[in-house]
Order: sequence, then structure tokens, then C-alpha cells
Amino acid sequence: MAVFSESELFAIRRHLHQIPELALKERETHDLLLKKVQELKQDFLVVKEPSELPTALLVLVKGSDPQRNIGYRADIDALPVEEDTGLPYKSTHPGIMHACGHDIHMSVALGILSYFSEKQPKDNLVFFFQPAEESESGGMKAYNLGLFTGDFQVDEFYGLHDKPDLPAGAIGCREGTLFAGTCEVNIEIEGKGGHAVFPQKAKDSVVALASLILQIQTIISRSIDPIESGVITFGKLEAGHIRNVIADHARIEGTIRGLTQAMIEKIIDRIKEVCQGVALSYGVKVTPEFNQGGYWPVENNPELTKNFISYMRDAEDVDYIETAPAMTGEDFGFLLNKIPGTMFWLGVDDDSSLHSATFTPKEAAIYKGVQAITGFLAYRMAQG
Ligand SMILES: CC(=O)N[C@@H](CCC[C@H](N)C(=O)O)C(=O)O
Repeated sequence: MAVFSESELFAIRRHLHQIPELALKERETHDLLLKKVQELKQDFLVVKEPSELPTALLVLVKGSDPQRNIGYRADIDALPVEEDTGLPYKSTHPGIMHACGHDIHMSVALGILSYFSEKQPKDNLVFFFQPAEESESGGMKAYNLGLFTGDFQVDEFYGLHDKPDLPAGAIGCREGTLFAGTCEVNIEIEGKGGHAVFPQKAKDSVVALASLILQIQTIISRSIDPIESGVITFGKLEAGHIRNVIADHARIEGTIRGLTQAMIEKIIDRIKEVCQGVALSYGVKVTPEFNQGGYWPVENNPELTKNFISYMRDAEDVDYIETAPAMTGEDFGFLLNKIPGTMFWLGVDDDSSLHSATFTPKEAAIYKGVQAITGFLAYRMAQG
């Protein structure tokens, strides 16, 4: 029954780090978050555990004289990455790791929540611990299930992502687009198998696939305006069974990135055309499939973001850094399309990048983040 101290937040973060879980399976994480919320003073708190999205957790902090409901979102899922940090508190779940720093996001949110559980806010605050940011569009699911209605309605939303190339605790932001929109792309190739030495009798899906990948990569260099830019990465490839049988089937899985929805749509259209061309050239069937879900470009609301930046820039204890747009994606983009708000970065100072097995964010960022954001929320509420 007190505000979590810096050392308590470190302990919470380490515990969360040890129990990473994949999208929509964040049961242990949910239970730990709930336990921590239950340790707080309950006078102003209302907890919602939606059965339709069972690993999500919403906590309302009732304001003393509410003019609006301010939302704060922290994502809670982890990635299928085998941790290689050597940390004494490393993941205890084989093959799964908080390699995107959502353990930091959750700890910061708990720190802010604990502060306002003791010091009642003026406005209502809605904390949303969101499952499934890395895949499965948890933010979109929550919105479409109507979780932000009634007492949990949100008028403006804020949320952060950690950033390894900013100093620990620094706040980064920009007006306009902060994160790219993303779209998952899977492509199946159906050819005809046969003996390795009779290629003329087969339709080789591996050769078609090799050509397809190289041609698709030219979309970025040849089909789009270099000033606007985009990314296509295939991170997974499957084909064949053995060296001396021509593979009848191949499949690739990738991700498309663009800073505008128009760019994503342009890349999708060109991929479809290239698939048709490869199908003709190699006599194979090529079937692309696209899934954008809730990973829309993260577009910060102009007024709210100007206000956020103005506070962070002027605040004495905040190291504010203007950042460029990033090609990372975030399903907070969907929520910000429905509810105005601001996404921003929290520096965690590490040489390893997000999603790497050695990613080791600096814990010093947690408390600095809590202080900067509680300061901002108090300022925002005082604006009337
Ligand atoms: C912050 C971050 O790293 N987010 C992920 C989101 C991935 C969304 C989607 N499933 C995709 O891969 O296209 C990212 O990879 O940027």
C-alpha cells in the first residue's frame, strides 16, 4: 500500500523479464500485474478483467473532479527469441524473451499507476495492459470488443516504446508519424516435384522463390519514391525435403513497412504484380496473402502531441530528444486512429537492437520514465 520505489520497480521488472509469454498467452504476466495492482491502495481503483480478452487488464483510477478520461497503454507480450544476455534474471521460458522491452513498459506503467493510486488524479486515468502487440493486433481486438466504453472510455491515449539508441530515461517524440504501418505478407509457391537431374520435367519452386525474393526487393529500389521509402523483409523461408528432389512447394513469410498507408498499399500492389510475373515465367502457382491487422502507421495527434512535447522540452528533469520516424511497427497505431493521443519513446541505452537475443535495456530508464510521465499527466490534468 504505497508508491512503488525504484528498487521495487526493478524487482518487478526482473520478475516480468523471467516469465515472458507470447501474444494472447500472457497468463502468468497478467496474474503478476494483477497481484501488483492489488498491493496498491484500492480507494480510487476499479479493475476490469475482460473475459473476451482474458490476458488484458484495465485499471481505472477515479479522478477527484474528472473533465476527461486519459488512457495510458503498456503492451505485455514477448517474442519467440532465445535469450542470450547471460543475465542472472534471464528468461525461464525456453525460446521466449522480452526482447522488445515490454517488461520495461509494464514496470513504468505500474510505477505511474502506483503514484496515482496514492495521490488521486483530477481526471480519470485508464491504464490498459495490452496483450499481443508483436502479433495478433491486441489493441485492435480490445477496441473492437468495446473494452474502452462506459467507465473505461478513453478521450485521449498515451503510450511509450523503449528505444535502445537514446540515453536511459530520455523521452523522444515527434509531431506527425512516429512509427511505420506494417503488413504481414506470406507467399506460397506450388510447383511440381521430381528427380534433381530432370529439371525439364519439374517446376522448381526453389528457383521460382529465389527469383521472386530478388524481384520483390527491387520494389523498394525501383518502384517507390526514394524520399518516401519503405521496407520489405522476409524473415522466414521454407522449401523442399531433400537435396536430390526438386521441391514442389515453397513458402516465405515477411513484413512490409511504410510511413503512410498509401505506401503500404503501393507495395502490396507491386508484390501482387511480381507474383503474377513469376508465376508466368516459371510455370508455378504463386499465392500471396496479406494481413495488416491493427498495425496502422502511428500518427500522433497534432494538438495533444505539441502539448506533450512542450511539457517534456521545458520540464527540468527531463532529457527530451526530437526523434525521426521509425520503421518499427506498433498496433497502438490502430488505437491512435480511433482515439487521439501521443506515442513516444523512452531511451534505454543499449548497443543491441530491439528484437535481438542480447537486448539489455538499462533499468535506470524505468524511474526516470515514471517521473517524466507522472509529471506530464499532472500537468495535462491541471490544464482543465
Ligand atoms: C516495436 C516493434 O518491434 N513492433 C513490431 C510489430 C510487428 C507487427 C507485425 N506483426 C509485423 O511483423 O508486420 C515490429 O516488428 O516492428
